[in-house]
Order: sequence, then structure tokens, then C-alpha cells
Amino acid sequence: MFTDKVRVHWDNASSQGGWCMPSSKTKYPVEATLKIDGDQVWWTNSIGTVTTIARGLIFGATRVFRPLPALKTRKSATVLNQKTHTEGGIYSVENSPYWLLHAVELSNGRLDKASGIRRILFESQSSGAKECVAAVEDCARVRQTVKNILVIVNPFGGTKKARRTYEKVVKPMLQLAGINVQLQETTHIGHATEIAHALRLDLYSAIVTVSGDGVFHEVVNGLLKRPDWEQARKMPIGVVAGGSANAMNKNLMTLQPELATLAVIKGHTRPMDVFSISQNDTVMYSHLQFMWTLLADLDFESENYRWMGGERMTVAAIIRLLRLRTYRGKMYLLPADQAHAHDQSANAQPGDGQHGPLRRFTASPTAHQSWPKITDTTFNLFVATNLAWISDEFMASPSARLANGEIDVIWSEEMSVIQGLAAVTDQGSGKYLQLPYIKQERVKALVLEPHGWAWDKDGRKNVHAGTYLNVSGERVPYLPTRMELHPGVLTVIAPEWLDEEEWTRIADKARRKG
Ligand SMILES: Nc1ncnc2c1ncn2[C@@H]1O[C@H](COP(=O)(O)OP(=O)(O)OP(=O)(O)O)[C@@H](O)[C@H]1O
Repeated sequence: MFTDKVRVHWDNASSQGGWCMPSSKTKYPVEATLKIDGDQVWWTNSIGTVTTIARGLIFGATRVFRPLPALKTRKSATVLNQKTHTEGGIYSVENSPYWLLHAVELSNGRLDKASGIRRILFESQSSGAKECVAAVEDCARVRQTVKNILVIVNPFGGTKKARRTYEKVVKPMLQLAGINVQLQETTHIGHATEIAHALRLDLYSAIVTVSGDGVFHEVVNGLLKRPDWEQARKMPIGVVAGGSANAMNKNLMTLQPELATLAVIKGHTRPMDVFSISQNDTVMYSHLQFMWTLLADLDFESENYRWMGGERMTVAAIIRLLRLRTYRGKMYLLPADQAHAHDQSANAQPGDGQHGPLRRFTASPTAHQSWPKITDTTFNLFVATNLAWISDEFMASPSARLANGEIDVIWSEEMSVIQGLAAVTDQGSGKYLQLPYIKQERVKALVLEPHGWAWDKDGRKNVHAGTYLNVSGERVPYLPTRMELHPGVLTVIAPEWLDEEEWTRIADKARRKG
């Protein structure tokens, strides 16, 4: 255990309303005894008050000249960007006793909510700032290896805040944690795929996008279509929310950029399932969902309400429900517990006949004709999801997990407008799955042959041609589509606090409430 006598000059967490100004209740500086062990940093002041910061929230410590007036600002970014080498200090940084501790500040102690960055200015009284900083970094497990992270920013995603998020949160936090950052802004659709496809894997320890799910999907494709995809899939990939729906961040419990960046700094990874989508000879890989009918239509129609951010889906849902379409189509399902008998590994082919995870069930365009579940009917809701949340508001499947090896297919054959409203008005609880007209199946693979739609309830007339098929937010051609799960292929940056069982608890609670 590391111990030092310190003087605490300020701690912005104890401020009331302002960012960095000391609270009127606390008379700074405060004399204290600092202690650091493997789990936390804590200090006890002269009247016995203990302040504790958990290891998992600390992302760095830096030596500074002296308590510069500029540090006492209400703007967090000013402090984060403050260079340690500034003009005219009475100390050089080398012999200065002053140092800052940087940690993510939680809102009401909740690990899924961040309220910003907490900084505490210490003055070491005996050990020296260098030793204190080293002890904090050791405890927080930062700066232990050289890390080079490629950050891909989509300046035009979602509400166009990605560049700002990068400048104000991602870059300063990564730099304070001693990580080398290389920025690449996307200039066109498909750019992130090109970057991930051409990347020199040996130069980077991770790729992080500041984007929505669209750019993340592009990175997945870029990596998995490389000739060396088996190596590339091990590259840790992370995402900081910069889009409009940000489903990936919702699933990772990192919706706030500070928490997502903290997860990147800590660098914990988990395997994640991915799925392939095959249409004729074209194959793509993706991470989130495949949608058709109501949800696909409203996802694209909601583009008109982009300025609303996350709310756009709800508004579009209500508008589309009032004019509910009944589609016709044929669906082939390969339930997870019966997949073994249909495994064609012997003739398995990767995507595009060249590179990528092998397709064990869908490489042949006809093999599905012998699958156990075939439905030729009407549909007005269809989603096949790999993850629990398909947006930051809609929990499509509370039991879906990052790496459970299955696709959850949810559909409705004859939902009425009123029933549809019931399904979409309580999006965050997964309660809609209990509705009698909703069907669900766990599969390893599926094939969908989408046809046209009609206004009438039985949809038999097939008046209009269909238009939208949606793969993780991206539009794909309206064609027969084969979907197959590839278990644990991706290596995704996920925080230590991610607890996927929370989705089940939310759903159980909603069910008990009735
Ligand atoms: N410079 C650019 N100009 C135009 N489009 C771009 C550019 N860079 C990336 N894109 C495209 O923007 C699309 C959406 O980006 P992104 O995933 O960041 O946000 P989003 O779709 O708004 O968010 P969400 O998926 O969370 O709804 C991607 O499909 C990508 O191809």
C-alpha cells in the first residue's frame, strides 16, 4: 500500500453547481493522508472524513507546476486540455509537488451514468508527485503498455456532435491516460470500411469509432473481409456514441462518452457474435439487427426527424403505425437446437467466396428449402436481432447477449394498429414480447424472401412493391436474404461494469408490474 501526507487543493466533485470551484463548505486546502492500494485511492482529512475513488473510474494522473488559476475554471475541457508545461511556474514539473488525479464522475453513483470528469489537485508533502502519480497509474492500470489507438470520427453522424465529442472528451481523456491517438475523419459513405480494410494491424492496439452504428458496421465489414481476417477480428474495436440511435453503446452500458472512453482506456474486451447477410453472391457482415416491415420502414422514414435525436424513432413509429402496412413474404428458420443436422461445414464458404467467417448453413442459395420451419404468410413486424437493444430506446430481446451464439427472430403475422401501438409505446421493457400476436424463435440462420405490401389486413393483394430492408441501420437491396450467425468472431471493447443480466431484470420487473 502506498501512503503519503498530502494537501488537497481542490476537488471538483465537492463543488456545488460549478465544475472546479471548491465548495463553500470545504475550506481548501485540506491536509490529508493519502492511501493507494490495488483497488482504490482514498484520503482521510484532519477531521476524519474519508474520500474514496474506485480504481475502475480513474483514468490517469498528471504532474503539474502549481495550482494555476486557469485550472479553476468551470469548463471541464479547459482543464483537461491544460498542458502540464506552462509558462513561468515557480517549480519545474520535475520538482513540483503538485499533481492532478483524473477520474470519471458518476451520477448518483450509478455505473451506467456519468456526470463528467472529476479532477483533484494534490500537493505531495513527503513522497513527491512523481511517486504519487506512479502509484495512481499502477492502481488504475493505465500507462502499463504503449497503446496506439486509431479513432475514426464521422462528423456527419446523428446530431453531428461526434467531432465535438472527440475534441472535448475522447482525445483529452485518452491523452491523459498516456495513449497515443491517431484521428481519421470519414469523408464519405464506406470510408470506415476502406480504413479498416487497409489498416496495418501491427500499428494499432484498438480501433475506436466516434459514430453511430452505421460506421461501426462499416469497420466490422472492413476487418472481416480482409485476407487476414482471422488476425483482424482480434483487433479490439470500441465505439463512443456519435450517432442518433447508438444501439451498440446502449448494449455496452456506455451511452455517455466519458464512460465509453473510460472503457477504451481500461481496454477490457469480450468476444461478440457477428452475422453474415448474403444476397445472391454478395455478402456483408454486421453486428446489430436485420429488419423488415414496420421497423425497417420507420427507421428510414425517421431520417426526416433526425434533428430530434433518439426521439425520432418513437415519432416515426406512431406515424407509420397509423398507416400500418401488411407485407407478404416467406421465412425459413433454422432453430438453434436443430441446426446441427443442417451443418454444411464440409462445403462451407466464406463471404464473397473469398475471405471472412465461413458460412456453415447459408453458403448454398437453396439449402434452406429443407430447413424445419418454413412460413409463407403475412408480416407486419419482423426483426432478427443479435443484441438486446436495437436502439438506445428499444429493447427488442431482453435475453439476447453479446456472445450467445444465436439470432433472436421476432415477428408478427397479423398485428392490428392498436396492437402495434401497444408494442411500440413501451419500447424499453421488452414487454411487447408477451403480446399474443408476437412470435419469437432462436435460430442459427434464417432466410427471408420479402414480397410486396398492401393496406388491407390480410395483405393478399400485394399491391405495392416493398422497398426497405435494413441491416444495422444500413439499407440493403430488397432481395431474398440469407442471414447466419458466426459466434464470438469480434473482439469488442466492453467495460468491466457491463452486466447483460440487467436486460432480463428490466423485463422481469416490467412483467411483474403488469
Ligand atoms: N463524411 C461523411 N459524409 C456522409 N456520410 C458519411 C460520412 N462518413 C460516414 N458517413 C455515413 O454515415 C452513416 C451513418 O453514420 P453513423 O453510424 O455515424 O450515424 P447514424 O447512422 O446517425 O447513427 P445511428 O446508426 O446510431 O442511427 C454511415 O452509414 C456512413 O457510411
